[in-house]
Amino acid sequence: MTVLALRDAVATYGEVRVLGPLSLTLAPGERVALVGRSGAGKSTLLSVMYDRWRDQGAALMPQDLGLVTTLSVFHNVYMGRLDRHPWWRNLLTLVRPRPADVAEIDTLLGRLGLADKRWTPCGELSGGQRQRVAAARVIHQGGGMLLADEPVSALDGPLSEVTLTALTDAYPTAVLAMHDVDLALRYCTRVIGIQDGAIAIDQPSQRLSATDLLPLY
Ligand SMILES: Nc1ncnc2c1ncn2[C@@H]1O[C@H](COP(=O)(O)OP(=O)(O)OP(=O)(O)O)[C@@H](O)[C@H]1O
Repeated sequence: MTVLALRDAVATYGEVRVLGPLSLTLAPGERVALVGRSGAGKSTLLSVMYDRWRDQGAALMPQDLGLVTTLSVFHNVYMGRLDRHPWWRNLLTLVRPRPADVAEIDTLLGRLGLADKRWTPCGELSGGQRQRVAAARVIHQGGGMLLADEPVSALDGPLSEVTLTALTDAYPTAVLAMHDVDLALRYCTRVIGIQDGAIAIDQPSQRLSATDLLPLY
């Protein structure tokens, strides 16, 4: 991955501009936390990044997760790689998953504490379990960089740490919208604070404390 750049990016809904003009660059290996109050523009910025960078290998874990509730955990995770396989293989997997795919996905599910949920329809899972399925799917997908919108908002304590560690191991380059400022400072190398659709803070995490981010809220 080379350095990625946004220049004077803007986003509007109807006549209303909610983001920008905003410029930033992202270097390989950077893990960026997007922080700011609700409605500041974090999700909008992530979707602008995804539009610009999906052809360069960006993978998205959206806030609404985008799971198919009638399909099993296994099949939702498998979907991360749908476009890598021929249609007939994907169709066959619906009825008879390949043992190699099951074994690979089982390893991921075990890491995320979902080993016993492999064949459970996602519609029967808790919010935190669904969030971990979406994390497993985007890890299975793979790519040059991760864009994740509140990837651990439904998880607490150890599970949020396990999930963030799995995501950042799989994607050394990432932009994560986070509402937990302490986690953001611990897991990310850089913090971008968004206020009213503009960048209000852009600093290495090691130069910031949680108190420095309070004015954003
Ligand atoms: N579909 C939409 N139509 C109109 N306005 C929208 C739409 N989606 C978002 N907005 C507006 O854009 C602004 C930025 O929203 P955005 O979802 O990017 O904020 P956010 O920082 O991600 O918030 P949160 O932390 O609550 O997810 C808000 O003022 C919001 O009301």
